[in-house]
Amino acid sequence: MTLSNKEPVVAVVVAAGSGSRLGADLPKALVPLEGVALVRRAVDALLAAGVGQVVVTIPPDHESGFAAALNGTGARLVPGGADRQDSVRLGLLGLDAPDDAVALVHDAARALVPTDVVRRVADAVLGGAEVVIPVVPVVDSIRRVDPDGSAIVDRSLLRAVQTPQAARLGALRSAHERVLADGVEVTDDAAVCEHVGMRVSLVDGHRDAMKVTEPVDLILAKALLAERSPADARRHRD
Ligand SMILES: Nc1ccn([C@@H]2O[C@H](COP(=O)(O)OP(=O)(O)OP(=O)(O)O)[C@@H](O)[C@H]2O)c(=O)n1
Ligand SMILES: C[C@](O)(CO)[C@H](O)COP(=O)(O)O
Repeated sequence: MTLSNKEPVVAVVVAAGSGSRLGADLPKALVPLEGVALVRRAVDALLAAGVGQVVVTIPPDHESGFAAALNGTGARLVPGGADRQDSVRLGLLGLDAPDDAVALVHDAARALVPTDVVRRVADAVLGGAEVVIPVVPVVDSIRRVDPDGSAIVDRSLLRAVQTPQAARLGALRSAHERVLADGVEVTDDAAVCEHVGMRVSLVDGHRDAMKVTEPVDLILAKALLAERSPADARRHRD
């Protein structure tokens, strides 16, 4: 464990999405993976890495389900927004920590994030980086398309972006308020911070921090879990 005890490290777990691409009959964050809700696995990973406070954004009308899933974690539940960006902004407002606390923003859908990734991201901010994101190489060949055709893109220059993403809490809150005021819509917190001129640093992510998005991702997540901990997978098997 390398997270400093002197500087608070806090987190928002965004879990207010419906999971329309997954198509389950309950919010994606509550979908069980070997008997344990995705959001619970995500929160447990952050706590295991040494995060001291967690706020979870939740969708309307599901408070009791989230309270049950997160029972005993100490996570605070706050209503999420209409999109991920707004949920992050609202979650950051729910944190009770000084402006210089290291704030992580993590997708509940990346339930299997390894603790090493969480620590790498937090440690990089503690070490002086402004904004830190975990990334992995792109494995497919990539083409840019436009109405006139398509062109190959050099994939060695590309990285896929994961979470948690981190910055100092005060700076992250200000950046989110600014993109809201400017009417800017982006897909992650790094882009929010770049909008206000902050510099983004990259650290290594991990395959296991994949985002559960479509039904096949649940099958993959189960396989990753079994590889990581066969005993845990057996214990929760339906
Ligand atoms: N209004 C929203 C939308 C998304 N999220 C969260 O942001 C993360 C990443 O979003 P994604 O995986 O796209 O989740 P959904 O928006 O639920 O998925 P879909 O687009 O398939 O509906 C998820 O943990 C999701 O719960 C959120 O907190 N609030
Ligand atoms: C934040 C994120 O997980 C980084 O890859 C991603 O941008 C979320 O995108 P989504 O379309 O809202 O899942």
